[in-house]
This record gives sequence, structure tokens and C-alpha cells, in this order.
Amino acid sequence: MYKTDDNAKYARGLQDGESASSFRAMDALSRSGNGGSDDDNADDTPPRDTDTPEAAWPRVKRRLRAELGEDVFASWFGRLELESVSRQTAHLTVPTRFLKSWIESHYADRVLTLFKAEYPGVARVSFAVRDSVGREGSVHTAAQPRAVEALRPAATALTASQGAAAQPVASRAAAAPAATFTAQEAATVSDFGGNPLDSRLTFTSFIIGNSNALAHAAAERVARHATGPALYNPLYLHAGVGLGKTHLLQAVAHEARIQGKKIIYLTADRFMYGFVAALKSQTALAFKEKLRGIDLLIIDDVQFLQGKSIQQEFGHTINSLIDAGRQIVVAADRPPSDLDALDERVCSRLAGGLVVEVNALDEDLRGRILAARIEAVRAVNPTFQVPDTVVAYVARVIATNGRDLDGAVNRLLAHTTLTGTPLTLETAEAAIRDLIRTREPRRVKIEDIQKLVASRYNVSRADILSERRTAAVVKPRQIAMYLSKILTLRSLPEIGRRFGGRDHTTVLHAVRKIEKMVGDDAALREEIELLKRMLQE
Ligand SMILES: Nc1ncnc2c1ncn2[C@@H]1O[C@H](COP(=O)(O)OP(=O)(O)OP(=O)(O)O)[C@@H](O)[C@H]1O
Repeated sequence: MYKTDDNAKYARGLQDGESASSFRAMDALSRSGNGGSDDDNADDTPPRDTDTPEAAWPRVKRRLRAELGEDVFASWFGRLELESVSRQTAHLTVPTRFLKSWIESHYADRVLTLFKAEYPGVARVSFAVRDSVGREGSVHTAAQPRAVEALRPAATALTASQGAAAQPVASRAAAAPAATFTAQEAATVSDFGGNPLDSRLTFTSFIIGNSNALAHAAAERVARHATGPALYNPLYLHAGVGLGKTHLLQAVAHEARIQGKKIIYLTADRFMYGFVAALKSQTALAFKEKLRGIDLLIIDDVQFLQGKSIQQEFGHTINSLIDAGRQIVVAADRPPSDLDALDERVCSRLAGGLVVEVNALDEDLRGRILAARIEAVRAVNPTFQVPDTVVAYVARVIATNGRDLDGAVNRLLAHTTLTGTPLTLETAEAAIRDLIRTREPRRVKIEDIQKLVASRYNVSRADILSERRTAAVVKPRQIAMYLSKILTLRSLPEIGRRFGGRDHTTVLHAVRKIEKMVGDDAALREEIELLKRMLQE
């Protein structure tokens, strides 16, 4: 826990020189990022005649990992990729603008040095955001001054658009964060409004199941809590990728706003941006004041908080808000005890409220999320028809997360729109193939077949094993026998024994009968296909 000294220091803010120490910490951070002198490892590797930049790139990444350690490497470089090399420039890409800015400002020289060491044919590196390659790229040579220059136009635009002439543009630009903000971003960070909210991510659109009921209940109570001491403080939600953390956090934000609370919703990226920007434009005090004036602070992806001074600032902020009875809600991809990169005291403060895990979405919940997504699409595009068998199939095979369910709906929609043909299991499978993790087909057990077929036909497994001969039981029993024959290696007599001690000729009769019906009846063929896939996934 923080000592009271820390809080007092926080309250004093920048007045006692915290700015300078924070700058020193930031500098230390970037120095450690630079890994010391550029000559350290640079030219000790002889040129390799047969080498290619593509072959050299994994070696560059290995060296970065060795220099910076696993945590820093994973946070900043895990998703850095080599796109191409042309005219001695290595074009590197990352998925977000934030990563691009951070790597450019802290690590560009180091990446270039290591690349040159591994592949002397590279003289420059450029960074771009994937999917927007060419629009945002900027090239770095070792001698080029870094991103401060790149910020200059944005700082000018900000000053012009806001009429904020208090500081001369040149000094603002020189002191500005080493990042390439657009004017709009700079404005957002500057007035510290937090990240924009997605109006779709509300409690109404959040579907509750076993895996998220507790997280949902806690989030809703916190958002609706009227006055008095905060409830669970902090509320800490954690879950694997795409299981609904951001959705819940944004739902809290929407609901709390409706309740008239002052909230700020920030991703960890934005917190870092905001803090660095405020420090460098010497508005850190205002930044802190702004944070202290709110009722509810929501921070997403806290696992990305990096840098000693930023973590300290984050620690001070949450301490001060909690002590003042303000609510904090955070989310991460892991429990507080696994936030290795975060200061121990911050972790323990984060763990001191209510920690709730959102577990994997089960099949039932996936089916309901899918159905809701399809309904939402149909509201604007009524021709989008997805048969129940396809919904059941997708819910079965997309076992990963909500984002992949969204992806599956998009692909199904693209298929219908582009081909104009109705969706079937075959076309749906082709449309979502890339989202399905490939693995060995599961070994199927006769008992599983009996259970699944029984539930699809609304009878019990006992009915299937019984002597009953009503049509409602005979057909599913025969289908189950047929599936047992084609999906398992059991012999006809073995199958007969497992179906209530029947003779192998009964099984043979069932198999032939269903084979024939499948040949004649497209709906049954589809149904059996679905059952097969459900059993094998
Ligand atoms: N229970 C749910 N009800 C409705 N939609 C859901 C649910 N769970 C997840 N989703 C949807 O799945 C998608 C991914 O969810 P979200 O972005 O909240 O995941 P996340 O846990 O924040 O993932 P990441 O850590 O990768 O950011 C979103 O479109 C979200 O609306």
C-alpha cells in the first residue's frame, strides 16, 4: 500500500519538482529502451551474402527481446512485423497508432541499429499502422531527429483550432510528446475527455450467461450505485481476449452517465498518452485535477501500463480517488497477481476491491450472442436469413470469443450479399473456415451421439435405449444408430448392444433406412450433417 506521504506528494503535484523527476524517469525508460550505446551490438556481425531482410528480421526481434526483456518486448514488439524492404528502407508495421508512436519515439534508432547489424543492406526503418500502410508511415534514419518534428504540424493545428495561444507554438512543439497525434487526438488528450464510447456497448446489448453473470451483476451495481461510499473499489474485471470486458466497461460508463455521474473512460494507452502529453506540455496538474474531479474512473487494458513514472502516477491516481470515495473500475487480460510489469503496490491496491473473472463463453451463450447479432443486422437488412442449423453450427464451432462471433456474422452477411444465394451449412462452413481453429476431429463416443440426438429430437436417452416403437422415438434412434456406424469404429453387433441390447440386423436396417432417406430428403441431409459436425468439433 502507499504511504500517506505518497498521497501528500500527489496532492502537491508538480509544485515540488515532480515534473522533473518524471521526466528523468521517462528519459530512463527511453534510454533503457535504446539499450545503451548504438555501438553495443551494432557491427559485430559479418554481412551474410545469402541473407535476406526477411531472414534477418526474426534475428532482429530476438536481439530486441534479449536486450529489453520479455515483458517490454511483448508489450511493444510482439506485434511489430516486417512488411517489406525497398530502396534500403525496412517497412515495419504495428496494429495501432499508439504502438507506432511509442516505438518511433523510444525505439526507432535501436530497431534500425539492430536491423543494420543483422542486415547491412537496410539504411532506414519506417513504421506504419497496418491497414493504413502508406498513409501514416514515416521513415527514420539514424541521424534524423525523431518524432518531435513529426508533431509540429499537429501542435500548430491544435493551437489554431483551439485559439490556445498561451504558449508559443514552437515551445509547445519542442516540449510536446514524442508522438504523432492528429489535431483531433491532441485536442482530446489535451482536454482529457477520455476515449469515445461506442453507443452499442450497453447493458441492454450485453447477454448474460453462466460465465459472465457475476461480472455483469457487479458492473451493473457499481454503475447504478447512487451515493455513499463506493461499493467494490476498485472493481477489477479480467478475462481472455474478446470475452466482453470492454463491452462491460463501456456499459458501466453509459449507465453511470445516465445516473448523472462524472466519468472518464480511458484505455491504458490513452492514460499514458494523456499523462505524457500533460507532463510535456506542463499541464500535469490540470490533468490530475481533472481526474480528481470525477465520480468514476474506468480504465481498460491496464496490463499495457508501462513505464515507472506512469505506473507511479497511475498508483497515485487510484489511491487518491479511492481515498476520496470515488469509484474505480478496471479491466485486464489477467488477474492482478499476474500483472508482472506493474509495481507491486499498484497490483495490491488493484486486488484490494472485488476481482471478478469473465470465463469463456459457453455454447448456449455463444448461440444467444449470435442470434442477437443476426437480429441487429436484420433490423437494417431484412433479407439476411440465417437458418437455425447454421446458427447452431456457428455457435458450436466458433468456440473462441465474441469478436470471432462478430467476424462470423460479417462473413455470413458478406456471403449472402455477394453471392445472393441462401446460406446452408456448406456455404456457412466455407465462409467462416478461417475463424475455426483447425484440430484433429474428436473421437466420437456412442453415448455422446445418443445424448445429442435425443436432445435435438426432444426425447430422452432412455427413450432411445428403450423398447418403445412410436415414430417420435424410432426415427431419432435410427439416426443415432446410423451416426454410430459412420462416426465410430464399432461393429454392428457392438452398436446393437449399446442400444439396449438390440440385434445387429436391427442396426443394419436402421443404417440402410437412414442412408436412403438422406439421399431423398435434403432437410434430413442437412440435419444429419449438422449433427455430424457438432459431434466432431
Ligand atoms: N456477453 C456478451 N454479450 C454481447 N456481446 C458480447 C458479449 N461478450 C462479448 N461480446 C462481444 O464480443 C466482442 C468482443 O468483446 P470485447 O471487445 O468487450 O472483448 P474484450 O474482453 O474487451 O477483449 P480484448 O481484451 O481483446 O479487448 C464485442 O463485439 C462484444 O460486444
